[in-house]
Amino acid sequence: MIEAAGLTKHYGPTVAVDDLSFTVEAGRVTGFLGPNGAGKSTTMRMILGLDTPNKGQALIDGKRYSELKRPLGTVGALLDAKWVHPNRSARSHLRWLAKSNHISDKRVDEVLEMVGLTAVAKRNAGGFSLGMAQRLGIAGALLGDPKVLLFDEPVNGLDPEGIVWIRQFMHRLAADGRTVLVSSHLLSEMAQTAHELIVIGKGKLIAQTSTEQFIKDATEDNVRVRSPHAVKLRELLAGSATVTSDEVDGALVVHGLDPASIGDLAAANGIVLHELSPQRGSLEAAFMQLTKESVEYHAAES
Ligand SMILES: Nc1ncnc2c1ncn2[C@@H]1O[C@H](COP(=O)(O)OP(=O)(O)OP(=O)(O)O)[C@@H](O)[C@H]1O
Repeated sequence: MIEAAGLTKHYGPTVAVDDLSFTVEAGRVTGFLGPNGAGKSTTMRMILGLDTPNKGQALIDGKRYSELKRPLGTVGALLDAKWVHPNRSARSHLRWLAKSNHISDKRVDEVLEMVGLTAVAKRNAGGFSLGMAQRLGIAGALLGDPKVLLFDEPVNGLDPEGIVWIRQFMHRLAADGRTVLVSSHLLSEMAQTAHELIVIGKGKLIAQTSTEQFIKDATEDNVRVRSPHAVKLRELLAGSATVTSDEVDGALVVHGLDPASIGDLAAANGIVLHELSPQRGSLEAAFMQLTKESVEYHAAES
């Protein structure tokens, strides 16, 4: 479990993280979301003891990072996949990390296997693709078999296969009972990966909620209906105070009634339907709306 309480970090006049409090539970993947510059990396660095907060604290299983007896055995992190000596092989990079933490070579081979790098373990990491480098970084994070894992933008620059692999891997780690915190600025990706979301903007907490609830709150469902008797159908729908309909591109867009009820109403009144399709609001649009005030750099309106 990770607990942040009142975390605050200033860099000169910039307030990177502003009185931020949240909890990250074990057994689930928690997405850490926010636009560029929102303070995600700074928060992760403070959790890992790489940056000192001006105020507040971050605890991992009840302790500050500096108080952990076996840091690598408690928390693993992937912050920068390219943080590896280019002329070292994947295996020797991990062995070097393992040695300084009293971890066996056997464990190095285990984590290489877990991330699917056994066949290329002797190749120089400098020649690795971004996807392979991300896998190597994840292997490093897993060396000490930690219960808590932090990944900073792990799917950045990956191809679709790499993204699916990381997503499934995170789910397995959470299913093992680990605490998994993953940062991203892409809501659509996180919506598929995370069970829980922590959303920040300009260093402040905007929301902490389950992904399911976030989607429910952020998107409005409606139903598109096409019918040669649209006028009559619209009159019938207007009979209910909770239902509204608009005409968009020659179709009716109905709010407040599910497709089955619309179909029943039409059938009961002998109305022919040519289309009856549920529509989902765009999650990405909802996220942009939510974080609009917090975006550091806006493109000029054209
Ligand atoms: N070492 C530093 N010195 C000065 N300012 C910094 C430093 N690190 C971060 N910042 C500033 O703090 C703010 C938060 O940055 P941070 O990298 O934590 O955001 P982020 O959410 O991880 O963004 P991104 O998605 O772009 O990586 C930004 O305004 C950034 O410019």
